[in-house]
Amino acid sequence: MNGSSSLLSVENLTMQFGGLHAIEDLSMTARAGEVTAVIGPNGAGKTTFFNCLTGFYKPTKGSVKLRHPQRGELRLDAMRNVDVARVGQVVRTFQNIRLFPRMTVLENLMIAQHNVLQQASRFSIAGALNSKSFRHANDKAIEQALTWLERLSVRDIANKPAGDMPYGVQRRVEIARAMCAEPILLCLDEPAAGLNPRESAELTALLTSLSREQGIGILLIEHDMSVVMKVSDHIVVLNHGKKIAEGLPAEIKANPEVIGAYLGEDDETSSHDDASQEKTAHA
Ligand SMILES: Nc1ncnc2c1ncn2[C@@H]1O[C@H](COP(=O)(O)OP(=O)(O)OP(=O)(O)O)[C@@H](O)[C@H]1O
Repeated sequence: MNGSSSLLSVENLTMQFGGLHAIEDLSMTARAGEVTAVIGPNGAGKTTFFNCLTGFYKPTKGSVKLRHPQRGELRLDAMRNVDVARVGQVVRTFQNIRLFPRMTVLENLMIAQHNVLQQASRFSIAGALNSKSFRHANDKAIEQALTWLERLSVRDIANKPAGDMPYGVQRRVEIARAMCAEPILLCLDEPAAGLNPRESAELTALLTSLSREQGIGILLIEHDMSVVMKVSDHIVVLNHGKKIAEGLPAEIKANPEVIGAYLGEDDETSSHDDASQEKTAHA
């Protein structure tokens, strides 16, 4: 992978918890307009990696650099998690759904835009009540939310409590909410967990179109190899905190070390996977 055109560059990243190296000397890159998957067995360090690049953990060593199209190079490892999201526009979803269950779907998406709304209100209730700019920002935020709900085929449930929705629908709402924050890098932690095969196939199509059409970079942690092998432009494999392989889906599937550590001889991807849809070249 050519690091010179990278959106994200991770260099020699190490995260230690006492004597445990959850991430050890990891270097990798991810590009805009592409899906980069991070896979590996349970405890390999995937979520720790996301926590390091989104400012939840301060890495023990190494650097995480984002090439922001307007703001230039940002050192994510030195930023607070709120700034990684707000300034860096690096947005993540979590393994467990984190919607506000009693709020409506639309309200959940409005919360994702609270920074813009707070600024428009000049951080005061009086500002929010009296200001034209707040009303304009609020109208824009609603329009943005409805646009993403439409795009994710869930606009009809905008006024329903998020927690009443089926699991697969809540996953879609989470992605719509993340998109409202206008990410340039979207980090998805097991978005296919709990989805049925039809929903997983829809997710695959969605991630491909988000990366291609919006031009955003997507980092994907996922155990469902039927999704990973179809959607990924590039795959990084972790085991015990170390990178053991990276490459195209076809290369990863054939890599003996990856098969031994994670995929297994009876690669279950072949049963779910349509090999003809796999990526065969890295642009
Ligand atoms: N805050 C923490 N304190 C101590 N150890 C931690 C902490 N966070 C993660 N770990 C340890 O780091 C290792 C990597 O965990 P991590 O959750 O990153 O793995 P993972 O690849 O995301 O696993 P899974 O696929 O099960 O989600 C594990 O041994 C875990 O117990």
